[in-house]
Amino acid sequence: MSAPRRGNRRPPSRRSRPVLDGARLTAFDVLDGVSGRDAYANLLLPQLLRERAADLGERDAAFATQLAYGTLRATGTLDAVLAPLVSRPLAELDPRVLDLLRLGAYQLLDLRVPAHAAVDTTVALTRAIVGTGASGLVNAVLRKVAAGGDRAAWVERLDGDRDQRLALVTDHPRWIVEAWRDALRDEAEVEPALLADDAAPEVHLVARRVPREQLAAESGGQPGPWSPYAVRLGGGDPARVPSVREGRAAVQDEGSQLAALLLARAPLEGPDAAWLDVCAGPGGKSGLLAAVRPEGVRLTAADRAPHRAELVRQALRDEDDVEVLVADGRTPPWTPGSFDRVLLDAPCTGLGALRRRPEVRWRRTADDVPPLVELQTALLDGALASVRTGGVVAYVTCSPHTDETVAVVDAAAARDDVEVLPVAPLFPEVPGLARGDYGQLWPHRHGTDAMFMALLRRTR
Ligand SMILES: C[S@@+](CC[C@H](N)C(=O)[O-])C[C@H]1O[C@@H](n2cnc3c(N)ncnc32)[C@H](O)[C@@H]1O
Repeated sequence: MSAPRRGNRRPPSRRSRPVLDGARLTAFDVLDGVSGRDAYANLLLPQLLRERAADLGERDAAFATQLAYGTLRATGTLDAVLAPLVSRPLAELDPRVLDLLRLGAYQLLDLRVPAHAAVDTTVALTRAIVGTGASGLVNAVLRKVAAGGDRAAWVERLDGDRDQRLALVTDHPRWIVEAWRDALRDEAEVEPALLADDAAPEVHLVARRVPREQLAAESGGQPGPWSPYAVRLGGGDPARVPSVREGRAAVQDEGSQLAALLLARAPLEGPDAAWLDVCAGPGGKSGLLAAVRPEGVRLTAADRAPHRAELVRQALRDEDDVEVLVADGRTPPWTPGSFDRVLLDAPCTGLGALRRRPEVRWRRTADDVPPLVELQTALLDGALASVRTGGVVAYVTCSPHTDETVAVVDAAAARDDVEVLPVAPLFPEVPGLARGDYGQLWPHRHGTDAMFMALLRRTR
């Protein structure tokens, strides 16, 4: 069901095309960039909207966004509907034709755009972009999609087992449905969780160097329910908020804020003067740690990738007593035991932040997990070596997948010089957070990304 990989890279779509429905053309160009050039929709779409601002009004821009993101999220379901209606395997179609079929089918299944409008506009796009021959195929297939009813009717007809149905209803590949079920351990929550993961996320701001009330007033947002630094924006462009423009606030999911606060709130005996963020790029959590650390704490922020470390440097440019390093957390260059608190926000599959990048769910595969687990395990070893006896390590991922969360931390906790500190008691204001002694946020429970958090102490 995943988007076929294309061997032949195509050049970016040309602008020299007949005048077409601007929103649909823009959505197609995003799909084409994602499938043909491995572009990221969340980067490509804003760029296209900026370039075409003179032609697209606000309504068209909003419709283009809905079409592009919605079609990308629904790719698996759309392909399941389209596959039996096309005589060849979908992977053998001209990729542009497949993208056009998905775009048309999405309008029919999910937006309930009247059949004549969805079909006619897609056929016109196909004729202009691919040619008349292809437009006949698109016309015939989309008419069959329209005749089959909306998404619910199609899902009913496609049938399949429990996980297949959930995959189709919630726009997730089956292996991710299974991973979320395994992490949730409550069947009744699986569908609501995956549906919440299929909705566009609210923008959250973090008030780093500005009172939160002031940020809320400036932005027209509401204080977030969990983090004392969070403001949830109802809408609007965060870049227009003065405190964001001037670096006193930033865009940051409220779940990520709690992950940084976990490190700051961890109980600690003895000295508390040296904090380390070992996978810091691009600097979101380091920025909050720098703002909330007590007077006299020195923050070291590291990342293996030089360009990511540079982003951290920019994020921390106005902070005193910080050091930014390019370093591999598996083989730390600093003296062992030199930090009191260490945050390890490990590289992961990102299965808990799929809301932000609509196409990523179809790019990731279950095969991505084992090499990440190996990296996470080595990084956690490095983090535990970096902290002094009695010091704490917070292990965080933006994924709830059991292999890269509970299993990695359980393995480290089995060492005889490590103990687990329960997470939930540090956040009494956040209900439904405990995952055993660890913490797990969920979009359907908390309105955040599905962040996992664990706290370990070095006992000797
Ligand atoms: C999940 S991101 C961190 C996000 C960051 N904490 C924030 O809040 O903005 C993981 C980071 O780990 C870095 N990374 C990957 N492998 C690493 C390694 N072996 N040592 C240090 N950093 C690594 C990646 O470059 C990436 O920037």
